Formats: sequence, structure tokens, C-alpha cells
Amino acid sequence: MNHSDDFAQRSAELIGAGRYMHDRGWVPATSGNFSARLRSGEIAITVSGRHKGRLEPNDIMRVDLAGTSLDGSRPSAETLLHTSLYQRFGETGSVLHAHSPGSILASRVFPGGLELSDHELLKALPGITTHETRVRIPVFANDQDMNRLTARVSDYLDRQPDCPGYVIAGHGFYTWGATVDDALRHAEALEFLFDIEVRLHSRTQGDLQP
Ligand SMILES: CSC[C@@H](O)[C@@H](O)C(=O)COP(=O)(O)O
Ligand SMILES: [Zn+2]
Repeated sequence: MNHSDDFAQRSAELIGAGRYMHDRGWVPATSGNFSARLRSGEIAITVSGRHKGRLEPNDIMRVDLAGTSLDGSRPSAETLLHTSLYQRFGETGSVLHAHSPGSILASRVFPGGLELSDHELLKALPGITTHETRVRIPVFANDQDMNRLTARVSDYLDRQPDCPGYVIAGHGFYTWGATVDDALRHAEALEFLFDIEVRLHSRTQGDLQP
């Protein structure tokens, strides 16, 4: 496959992911951003400000691993959060970011992070083969300074390299995978688990009411 076919193929996958996520209410009002690693080593990423449920081929652009635009378009405002993951994890082929209700609610209910355990669906996450696993999803404070936010995430991943995703408080979540499909599966599993954990928490709180 030549480089332009590769770019077209990855772009089509990101467009499909956007439609899927928008249909589920995870990327409202131009929020979210998506990327995929190209065979050339460059990154295909969404152009900033585009509606992620109605992406077209020219809404996907190329950046280098430092996040610099390679074709004159303006990449996602959160490009650094994507490129830092590609720099860190050689096997990562796609990064997805959503502003999903489950992740935002979870960040309010569990500001110190979530502990996911005893869920069969954990097996949808990379390297997990049993529900008897404990997966920690950190919650970072939101920050408009991408260098500072990226540094905080990187510092965490230095210590917890198996982390499958993270939440940004009041903002959304990031997850990644070897392919766009893998990253989408991780997104779907995490969003489901965020929702379950929030509902479990409110049930427990409700039970405690006089
Ligand atoms: C609609 S506000 C959302 C943005 O501030 C940002 O968080 C986001 O997810 C989308 O930014 P973008 O630059 O389009 O990639
Ligand atoms: Zn965002």
C-alpha cells in the first residue's frame, strides 16, 4: 500500500469512528479528536474545530511526531496529547478522545480516579484475560495549557505504563490501541464501565439517604 492509500484508509477509519461516537453522544458540538499512525511514521489527525460526527476526508490532516502541521491545516488543539502517546508507545496505532457523558460524570463522582474490578467487560481492554483484575483509570484536572497537561499525563504513564486510558475532569477521556478499531473497542468498554460505576455509586448514595 502506498502512502496516499494508507492515509486515505486511516482517514476513512477515523471518519467512521467519529460517526459511531457522535451517534452515541460522545462527541457533541465539535468536541473530541481522533488520530491514527501512518506507515510513513507521520500521524493522521482531525483538523481543529470540525464536527466529529460529520467528518469528511479533508477534515483529516497530517502532523509529525512533534505535532507540527505537515500540510498547512490547523491540527486539533489537543494534538500534543496524541503525539505524546505515539512517542511513548511504539505499538499504539490510534488515539481517540471523547467528551462522553459517562467520563464527565465519572470525573465528578470519582475525582481521585476510578478503580475498575470484577467486570467481565474489562477483558475488552488490552492484555486483560479475567474479571479478577484491578484497572485504575486516573482523573487529571482539566487544563488549557497542553504542555502542562501532557507533562502531567506523561509523568503518570512513566509510573503506570499499562494504563489503558485516562479521564480529564469535566472534559472527557482519552484511550488508544493498536488500530482504530481497537481504540474504539477500548472507548466503548470504558464508557460502559464509567456509566456503570456512576450508577452504582448513586445507588449506594441513595441507599444511605435517611
Ligand atoms: C467544543 S470545545 C472542545 C475543545 O476545546 C477540545 O476539548 C476538543 O475536544 C476539540 O478540539 P479540536 O481542536 O477540535 O480537536
Ligand atoms: Zn477535548
